[in-house]
Amino acid sequence: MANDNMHGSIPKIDFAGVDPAAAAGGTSDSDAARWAAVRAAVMDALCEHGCFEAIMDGLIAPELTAAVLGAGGDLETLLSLPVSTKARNTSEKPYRGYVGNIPGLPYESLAIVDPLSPDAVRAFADLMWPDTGNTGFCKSMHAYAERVAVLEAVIRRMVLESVGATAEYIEEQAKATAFKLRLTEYAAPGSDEARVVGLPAHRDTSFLAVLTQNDLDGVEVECSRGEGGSWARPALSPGGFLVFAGDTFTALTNGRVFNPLHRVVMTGDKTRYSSILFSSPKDDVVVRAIDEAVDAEHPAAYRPFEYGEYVVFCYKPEMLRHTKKLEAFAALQVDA
Ligand SMILES: O=C(O)CCC(=O)C(=O)O
Ligand SMILES: [Fe+2]
Repeated sequence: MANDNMHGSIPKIDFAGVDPAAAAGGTSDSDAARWAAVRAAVMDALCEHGCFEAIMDGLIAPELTAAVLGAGGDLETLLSLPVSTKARNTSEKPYRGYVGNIPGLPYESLAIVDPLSPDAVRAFADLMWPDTGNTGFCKSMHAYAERVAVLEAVIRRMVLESVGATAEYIEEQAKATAFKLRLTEYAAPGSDEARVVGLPAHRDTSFLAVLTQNDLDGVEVECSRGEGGSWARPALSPGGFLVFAGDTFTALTNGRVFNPLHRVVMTGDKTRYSSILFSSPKDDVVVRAIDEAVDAEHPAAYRPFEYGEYVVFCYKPEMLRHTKKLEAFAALQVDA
């Protein structure tokens, strides 16, 4: 870590004027022009950095953010439950349930699979609070996931349009997409001098990850392609979102979109909470590059693969610290 160049930065993109409800950016010329301008900025950011900060004022009411991420809010309440309770959040699939108690890692995290379904959120809350079901948690957490999903859908559509996907493809792709909400607490090291790794460097397997936090930074991201690239520690604006592209988006776009390494490094004496909405293919979906992204100039870079099989591969013990899992699993040509 000592040799990393920490002076990089990632772009900040303001989505003001982008109408998420309009399929291709609205009907008026000015809406369409705004959509196209933001889409170009999103595509540039994801191709070059694989990460950017998004601002979408008005997307989430400040009261809702406070209820979820603020002091005494839903994340704090959830993460302060006994470990034996949190450990009921299990899954047959790796990284879709409770993760914690890892020696030396100040990381504790739970996952709500399918958080856009009120029933799935309720089932999760019933496990955590069997006596009450915590209806307040269900209401705010589901509403929060829905709002973040609006931004995720805009970004995913912008990228697919940029690589030339048809409207039919975009519609089918949306149906084949699954969501997961990961809610995490990072304990503070208690001193400004200490830099404690909260989550080791990794690339996400997902399409996209949209992160919010309790006003405490901690994410560090390899912010440009290439070995020895520079790292950034973005200072997220209040109400801002950190967006990451994952392996599957790289595969879908035939390598256009970059999937950056990122990690969490904690300093200081304040506990950090993060909420991340992940989008990914459903497990049985075969991930293959969009036809329009493959041509003589851009030969196919990855073989088609089933997403669920890829996730199992990534969580094999010997693969956990591997930093180029997508290449190891599916590359068709040697990485130049
Ligand atoms: O919680 C964070 O800030 C980042 C976590 C992360 O990168 C992940 O869960 O994949
Ligand atoms: Fe991640």
